[in-house]
Amino acid sequence: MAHYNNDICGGHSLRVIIREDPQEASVYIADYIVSRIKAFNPTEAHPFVLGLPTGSSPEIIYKILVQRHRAGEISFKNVVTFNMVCTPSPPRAPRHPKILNILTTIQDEYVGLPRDHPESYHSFMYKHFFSHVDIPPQNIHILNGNAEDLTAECAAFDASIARHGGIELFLGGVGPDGHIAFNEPGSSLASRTRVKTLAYDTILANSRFFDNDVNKVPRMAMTVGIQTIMDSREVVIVATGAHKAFALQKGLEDGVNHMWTLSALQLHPHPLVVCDRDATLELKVKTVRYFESIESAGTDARTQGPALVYRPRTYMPAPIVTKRTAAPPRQQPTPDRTPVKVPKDLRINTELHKTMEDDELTPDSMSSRMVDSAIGGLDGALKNDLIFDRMGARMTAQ
Ligand SMILES: N[C@@H]1[C@@H](O)[C@H](O)[C@@H](COP(=O)(O)O)O[C@@H]1O
Repeated sequence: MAHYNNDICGGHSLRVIIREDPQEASVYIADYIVSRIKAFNPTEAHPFVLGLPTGSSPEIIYKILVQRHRAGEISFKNVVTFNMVCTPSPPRAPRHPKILNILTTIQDEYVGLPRDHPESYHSFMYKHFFSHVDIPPQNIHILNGNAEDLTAECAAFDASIARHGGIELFLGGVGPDGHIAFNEPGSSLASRTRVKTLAYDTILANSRFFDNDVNKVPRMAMTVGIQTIMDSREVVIVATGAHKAFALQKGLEDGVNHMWTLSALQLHPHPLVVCDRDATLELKVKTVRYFESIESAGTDARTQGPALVYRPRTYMPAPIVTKRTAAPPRQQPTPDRTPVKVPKDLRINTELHKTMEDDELTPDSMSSRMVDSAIGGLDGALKNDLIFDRMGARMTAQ
């Protein structure tokens, strides 16, 4: 069995991995990321640069990554992160009273969030991930929505990515309207980090985090651009739930189109979409079969290499049926019934599929490790207020 380590081999094309539920899809992605970091063998001088998302889909992924870290399987010491999005603070009041009048109205709509707001992206990332792993605070990059000059802040963010040698792996989610990061329908496919006005669909989707009140949802966000994502050496997208099915269909089966910015990944050399069964509901059966057959054929490094290097599989994907025969009586799979011709390395580790223990993740004191606190005062909020899973508990199916 060939092992694929540092290089992404297996052709330049989009790969889709389908798992039964969000838990399984998240385990796949978390192990994939662990595998990629290990294979890269990062050092302080040559860190692994990881792009990270917010949203509810990545929450399980972060939880599994934290578990892997606690089990001593992965360190984030030499990982540098860049977050995709941030919500800017309200615009500053202009001096001229007439303009002030006009903009006061606009300000009411463009509600920004302070950094220590429980739903800010700073809070989200520290609560779900950064506070639980050994990443040095200076390796974390989140756009500063309080910056005096937001345009300059966006440009500095892109410059910082470039200084770090570009992003190795960009993990992202997808909105029900097919957006990636906050690149809403109609975004330029050549865009870089900038301030964007959110689409109504996104405001509606995110209102679940704001007492289901659309008026409380910020109207603007800072976001990496499509081109920023395209410049990453690899992009991994998580899409779970039936409410993502239409976005996936448009993004994977239709042409490249700025109205469904996920579709831009069709032009990327190494995109990987990991979804659950529900998210495939709008795809053609032929499309689903095609991607499943690529995985079971074991010919693609991204779907068959690194994740398996990290953890050998312990059971087999269902063999492809080549001719119709009467269905055999259903039997429980056991190790002795595993077909002998399949290499051992291709088996899935059932350990990965067991339900995660719902252990509480208590953040440590991040500030004690911080040289120049970028989250000033957030640690206190994390300890007293931000109990893990509170956001999840407030989520309703869309
Ligand atoms: N900016 C974020 C995206 O990065 C995220 O992918 C999307 C989907 O979020 P969820 O995973 O909660 O459905 O939501 C927001 O719009």
